[in-house]
Amino acid sequence: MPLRIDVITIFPDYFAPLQLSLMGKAQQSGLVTIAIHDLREFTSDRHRSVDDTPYGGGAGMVMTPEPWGQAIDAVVTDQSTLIVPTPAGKLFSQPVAAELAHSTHLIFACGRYEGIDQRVVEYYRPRIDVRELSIGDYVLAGGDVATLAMIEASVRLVPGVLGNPESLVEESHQLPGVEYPSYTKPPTWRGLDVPEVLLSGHHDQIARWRAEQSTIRTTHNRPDLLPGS
Ligand SMILES: COc1ccc2nc(C(=O)O)sc2c1
Repeated sequence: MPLRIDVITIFPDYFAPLQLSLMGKAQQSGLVTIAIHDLREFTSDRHRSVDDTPYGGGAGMVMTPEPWGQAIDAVVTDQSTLIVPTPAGKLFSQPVAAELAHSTHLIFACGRYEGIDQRVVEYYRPRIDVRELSIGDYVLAGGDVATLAMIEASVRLVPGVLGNPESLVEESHQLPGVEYPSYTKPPTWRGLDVPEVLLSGHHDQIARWRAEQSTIRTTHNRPDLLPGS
């Protein structure tokens, strides 16, 4: 059963990259099906409007609930997971990507402006799995880029999508922390040599060196990922 993904957005063109490279191949192979829906197709007024002023005042505009209700109703099943990208959401992570990769049906509701009327989440929460997710501690202009990131991170974990599942095995055995640095040919480039141990053929020494480099990098760049932090 392929993973089905429906993306609802006012900027369908944002998702053209999903036809390229690994994501494109995943669709061609039938492992994943991705459909992009223009929210404005689900409006009923002449101006195809999707937003209005916020109750309670404040800057910006809020996306009205009805077009979202119409659009989600058009694709939802009882197997769906509705994902709403929002700066207020739980942090998306590799474990969450792995969960999504094993879902049956994902619906991404890509908000813009100040977000989507909260009643959309409230309406679907008793009916299906609803997840408000953020990709990081910064604020984008909308949910579209966050959705692209979450789709790519999740779909690459769908069994069969990655040509070489070995790379996933390495990832899953990754020590807590960030990856070691990588090198390839030529052995010397602009006077810079590849670390000698990597050319030695001593696999134990290479593994030790890589573990040390991962720890050094994690300590410097992501001390929050160190064990016990
Ligand atoms: C209005 O919709 C938005 C706006 C900003 C934003 N920023 C996100 C993030 O994950 O950083 S998701 C998201 C959704």
